[in-house]
Amino acid sequence: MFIEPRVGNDNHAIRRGWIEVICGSMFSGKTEELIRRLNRAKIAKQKVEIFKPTIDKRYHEEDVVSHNANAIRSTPIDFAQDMLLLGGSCDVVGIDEAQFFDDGLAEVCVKLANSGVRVIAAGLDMDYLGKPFGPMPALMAVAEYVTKVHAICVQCGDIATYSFRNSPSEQQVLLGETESYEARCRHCFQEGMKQKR
Ligand SMILES: Nc1ncnc2c1ncn2[C@@H]1O[C@H](COP(=O)(O)OP(=O)(O)O)[C@@H](O)[C@H]1O
Ligand SMILES: Cc1cn([C@H]2C[C@H](O)[C@@H](COP(=O)(O)O)O2)c(=O)[nH]c1=O
Ligand SMILES: [Zn+2]
Repeated sequence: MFIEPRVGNDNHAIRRGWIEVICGSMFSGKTEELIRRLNRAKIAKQKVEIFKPTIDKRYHEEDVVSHNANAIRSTPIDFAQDMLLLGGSCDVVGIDEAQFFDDGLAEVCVKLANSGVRVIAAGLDMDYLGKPFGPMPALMAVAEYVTKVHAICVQCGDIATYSFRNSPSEQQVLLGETESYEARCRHCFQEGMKQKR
């Protein structure tokens, strides 16, 4: 999906960039899907670079790791701008935990795509309050392809689109996994929020 380069009259690949966003709640398979697409690009012998925000060191300093332990080597960076220098010569740039990047992320991805890079960014579309998270809405607006993946609600087994926080913290950024968060459907998320009040 998506990776076949277009071929011009002289049979050479035309280098055209675009932006793909993979979004959803926690545990919805964003990282798995990102790794799957990046591995396919690697099989196609494309030059791939993967970035994640330095803040996310839950499993590993450098690897991007999914909840079911799939992993791919990445470069932790502090600012979205750093991708221009490090990713400009790549065929494909992958970004995990995109929600933690600064507001410059969408502009950086547009610059990369305009220069011929395929950009694939995975991130939470909503925070623990169900509000849009960081640079994700702006990024989704400029993307050619947006894929929303779904987890399973741990309360009722329905499709989950929310990340419910089982902790009193009210900071937007709180790194964690199942000890602090549950994937929940709209109904069970609302019920949980009512009980918190
Ligand atoms: N509630 C859940 N719904 C779906 N998958 C879950 C759930 N809890 C744990 N998982 C596991 O998480 C994996 C997805 O992990 P990952 O790709 O890291 O998700 P994300 O990056 O969206 O948080 C699934 O394949 C499954 O093994
Ligand atoms: C909802 C929410 C999540 N976080 C943190 C928790 C995790 O460390 C990451 C999300 O990781 P995943 O790969 O999507 O499972 O984000 C947060 O800081 N604030 C939130 O509101
Ligand atoms: Zn539910």
